[in-house]
Amino acid sequence: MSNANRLQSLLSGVLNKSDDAVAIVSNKSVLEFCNKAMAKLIGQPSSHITGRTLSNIFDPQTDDTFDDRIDGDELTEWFLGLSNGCELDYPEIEIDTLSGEFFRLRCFSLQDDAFVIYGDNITTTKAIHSELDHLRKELDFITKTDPLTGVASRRQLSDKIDSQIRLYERYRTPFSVILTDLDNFRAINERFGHEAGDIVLVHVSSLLSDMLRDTDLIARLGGEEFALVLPNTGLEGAILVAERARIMIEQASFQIAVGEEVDITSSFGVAEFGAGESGVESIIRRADTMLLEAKSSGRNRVVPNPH
Ligand SMILES: Nc1nc2c(ncn2[C@@H]2O[C@H](COP(=O)(O)OP(=O)(O)OP(=O)(O)O)[C@@H](O)[C@H]2O)c(=O)[nH]1
Repeated sequence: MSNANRLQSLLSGVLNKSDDAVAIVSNKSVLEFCNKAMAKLIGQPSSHITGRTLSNIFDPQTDDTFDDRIDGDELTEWFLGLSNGCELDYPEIEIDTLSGEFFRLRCFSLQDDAFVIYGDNITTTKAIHSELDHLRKELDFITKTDPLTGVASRRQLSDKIDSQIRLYERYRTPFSVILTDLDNFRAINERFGHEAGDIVLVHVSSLLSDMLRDTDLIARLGGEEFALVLPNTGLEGAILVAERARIMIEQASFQIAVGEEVDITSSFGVAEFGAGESGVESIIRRADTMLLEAKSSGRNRVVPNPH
């Protein structure tokens, strides 16, 4: 065997071991070489396609095209576009095969009389990206949701108030925040146990969620304290909502075990975002001051921050 032949056989041996797909095409558009991965991608044995032109291999009328093995329309179009040679800015495409592999195909000129079609096997990269995407969504859900009640977390509350502040600054769209804290909740935990307390928290948050508009937000601030954000609502409207919520909680019975029910009330502090105010914490602080006042003046009441 001549040195050149030996080298050629070694090179094709190496290329056949590769997971990337490689083909060499002459400037007459004849497939001169294709490794095993490329043959698999095309869906035919390399012996069957080497020596044929791309337009012949990818003739959509030919019944030995690969449509039954991969969704070949896009691939056929791409290869047929190459029949006139590889242009400098020929677009890359990403395709997936029925065996679950992903390739990014591109072509580049090798010499004046040939070009290479290279298919990077990006299956592992894709799998990592998809796993990362999944984890990112999960993390996003975890950071934005209170695990016990499923309502928004403090983080989502901040985002919501932040976007309401931006609307206020641009269009002067009013919005209000209500803070509510269940009264004497410690007594429920102490008398019936922490699990019973959890049941009450879940029930209260679902009552409040059902009562609010889709555009409102309910968040759990921690413990037995919740925040409600009411877009497009001034102080008077927010007082009405808080009063409705107060009565609803006061009138509800919370079943904590079979045949065992408890009654509970809640106190409310209300504040409307105002001119000259800035920052998420400021309106929460004002509503919280009103909530403390509701607690210290006897509980089960709504105290608004005057304009
Ligand atoms: N079950 C349950 N209890 C919680 C949770 N987080 C905080 N708590 C309890 O909530 C109670 C809060 O007690 P306090 O801060 O004294 O408030 P309170 O008893 O509601 O009294 P006032 O707010 O003044 O009416 C404590 O017993 C906490 O242990 C929770 O996730 N689940």
